[in-house]
Amino acid sequence: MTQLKICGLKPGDDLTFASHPVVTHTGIVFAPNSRRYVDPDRAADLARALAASSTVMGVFVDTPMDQVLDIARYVGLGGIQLHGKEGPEDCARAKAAGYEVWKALPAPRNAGHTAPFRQVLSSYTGVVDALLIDAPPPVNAAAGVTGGYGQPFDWTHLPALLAQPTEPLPPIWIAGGIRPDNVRRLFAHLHPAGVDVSSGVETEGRKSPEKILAMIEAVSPYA
Ligand SMILES: O=C(O)c1ccccc1N[C@@H]1O[C@H](COP(=O)(O)O)[C@@H](O)[C@H]1O
Repeated sequence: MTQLKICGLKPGDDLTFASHPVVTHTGIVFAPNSRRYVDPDRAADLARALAASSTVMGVFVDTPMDQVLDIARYVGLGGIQLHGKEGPEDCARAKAAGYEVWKALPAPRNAGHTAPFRQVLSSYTGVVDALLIDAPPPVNAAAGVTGGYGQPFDWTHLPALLAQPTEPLPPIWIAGGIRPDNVRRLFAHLHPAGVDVSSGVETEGRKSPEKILAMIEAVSPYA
């Protein structure tokens, strides 16, 4: 059963997709350097419109936790998605405040780093609601850009990474350059708890209702 999150929504986007049952989560970005950043006042209106049918996640990168929780409360977020250097203690604090909590971690570039990466994943067991394995930053990433690169990573290592017979992991979501035309290839390697998409459902920097619909259709047989 794979769920779908559509992230990087902005005021003015067509939100009709959000009532589709496959779309369980939506996201608003609060990383100041992101071209998808939405200020909390405008985000509050957006979150109100989305919250009827999805869990609205706020995406943060190394924002002090007091500020994350203030924004989450003000905007009316349902969840907090942490993409920076936040560790299990930060996640536990967000969880204790009553939010669904996801920790995003960049996939190892090298298959040989699978075992240490799995140990990092395990350190969040019992702390977060989901782990989001995202693409590592591209070598040519623009200065200050901290996520939403639109580039997939090598999915072939995922089965080995997630099949080790040690302690159970939180539900695993996958992000990073997932598009309507490549998501089935991801499913050939892994049926994750969910897929989180942003760049892959955009045209010229704005969410595309056609691409979102194509993504919903691609994920629906696995949902
Ligand atoms: O979307 C952003 O601008 C962003 C900024 C900072 C951290 C995370 C961000 N987005 C998240 O990154 C992944 C992958 O996105 P993409 O599909 O490759 O564009 C996803 O979880 C977004 O929510």
